[in-house]
Amino acid sequence: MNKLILASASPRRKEILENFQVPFDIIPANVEESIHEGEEAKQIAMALAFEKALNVLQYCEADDIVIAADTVVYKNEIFGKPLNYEDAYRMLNLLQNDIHVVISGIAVMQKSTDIKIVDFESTKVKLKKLEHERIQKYIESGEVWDKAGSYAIQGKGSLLVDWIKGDYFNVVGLPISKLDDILRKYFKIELM
Ligand SMILES: Cc1cn([C@H]2C[C@H](O)[C@@H](COP(=O)(O)OP(=O)(O)OP(=O)(O)O)O2)c(=O)[nH]c1=O
Repeated sequence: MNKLILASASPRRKEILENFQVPFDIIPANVEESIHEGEEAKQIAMALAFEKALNVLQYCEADDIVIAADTVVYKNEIFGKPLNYEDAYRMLNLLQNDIHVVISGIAVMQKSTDIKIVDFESTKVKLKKLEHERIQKYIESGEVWDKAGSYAIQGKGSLLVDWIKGDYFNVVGLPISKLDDILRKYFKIELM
């Protein structure tokens, strides 16, 4: 089987892929994650996932299959990772008591076949109403910093969530079911 390479420094993406019986290596991508004004969330997530995979492809063997993802949160505007305490507070205050979408772009590519697939998955999340003190307490828990939208559904952020509609793993950062579709269709690889 061709070797899978996860182009990611995210421990969550690694953990999700580790649930399956396929061996893979990790090579973190080195790209500038800039968001351009006016672009749609799904376009940004797909463009960044594509750039990450392309960046890592140069370090791979011709038959290796490179997988990259990028996750953004969207509600009227695009929320990436918080820059500081105020930014995290602003995001959580805007997201609380309402529905937003979490969009992950996913890119899968291989040099030898020149296959380059890019797609996205979207999951709706409703956050509970959060009082000022609760937002403060959550930020102080320390888990918000490297998370798009300033929360982690897999951590203490689970307590902030009212409901979700769609793929949970997409919120955590890797749309695993969509990835399986791509691997089966284009590379004849089964995660099952
Ligand atoms: C909304 C949400 C996001 N996140 C994370 C997933 C992503 O790791 C992160 C968004 O940042 P990304 O830029 O998508 O990824 P990353 O920089 O962590 O890793 P890499 O580019 O090396 O692959 O937010 C959670 O872990 N839980 C959540 O509930």
